[in-house]
Amino acid sequence: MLEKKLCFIGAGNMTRSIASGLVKSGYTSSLIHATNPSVEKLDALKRDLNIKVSHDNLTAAKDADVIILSVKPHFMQAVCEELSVLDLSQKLIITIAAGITANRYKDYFAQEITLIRTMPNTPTQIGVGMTGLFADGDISQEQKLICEQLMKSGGEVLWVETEEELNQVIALAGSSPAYFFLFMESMLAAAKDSGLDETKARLLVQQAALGAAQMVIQNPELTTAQLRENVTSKGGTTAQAINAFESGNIRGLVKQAMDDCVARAQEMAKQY
Ligand SMILES: NC(=O)C1=CN([C@@H]2O[C@H](COP(=O)(O)OP(=O)(O)OC[C@H]3O[C@@H](n4cnc5c(N)ncnc54)[C@H](O)[C@@H]3O)[C@@H](O)[C@H]2O)C=CC1
Ligand SMILES: O=C(O)[C@@H]1CCC=N1
Repeated sequence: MLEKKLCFIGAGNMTRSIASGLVKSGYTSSLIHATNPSVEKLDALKRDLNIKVSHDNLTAAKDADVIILSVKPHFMQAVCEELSVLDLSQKLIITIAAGITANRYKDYFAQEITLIRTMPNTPTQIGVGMTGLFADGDISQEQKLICEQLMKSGGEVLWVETEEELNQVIALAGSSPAYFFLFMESMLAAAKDSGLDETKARLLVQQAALGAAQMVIQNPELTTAQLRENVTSKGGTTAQAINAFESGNIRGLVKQAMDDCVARAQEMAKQY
């Protein structure tokens, strides 16, 4: 891997996920710097990953080859404006924020920047993440490779051609771990209502979820509909369960949720 000096601005959930993936895959931890206002998150990162930490965004960014903007969208403008006093011409800027468009970053920094927008997800932390990548404008193959390699340490990557497509990545992968957690959460609540021991229920649910995902991955020639039908015996138990989901319009609900997710990203693009 091309090892560059990295600086994560914001040391929350996603910085932890991405930095963990990097360190686990052998990236030199002393080349990774994370900044944050609160000391607790920095102490935990230092302890767990042995990376450099500080409160000083400007010094950390000045020293880095690659700046990874990892704050919540409503803090992004302030962070970019703070960093805009630096000469950023030789730096690669990667953002992981949802919604904010490449053009907005250009406004915030008020100088020429080399920017790649990315959309990772939390499973990046354990090496099974999914990250969408969008290169804004004229970006060299080397810079694309640097970004791709960084994100690949956390799982799969997929380049997209437009920022609209990146919004689809949010709905399908960035936000979607939460949909699957909600589904499992609902199954566990139902099991609890039925009086099943929580530890037993969690083992059953997590292994079924893992197995279902692996079945999809390992049978690329089968549609997900076919895989579902293979479980569903005519007149059997699964048919009853699926019938309950279909009667509750699960497909319409999922479509609504994903449309709302994209709509929120589009709204954020106007808001920030
Ligand atoms: N959580 C997720 O599953 C995903 C989040 N994202 C994006 O990642 C970004 C970060 O999200 P999380 O890590 O979940 O948020 P988080 O809230 O866990 O972490 C952000 C951190 O930035 C710090 N921060 C705020 N202002 C700062 C400043 N001026 N300088 C330095 N640090 C500052 C906060 O104290 C916080 O610790 C967001 O923009 C979000 O859209 C993208 C993909 C998935
Ligand atoms: O909820 C959010 O806005 C972020 C983006 C994708 C996952 N979390």
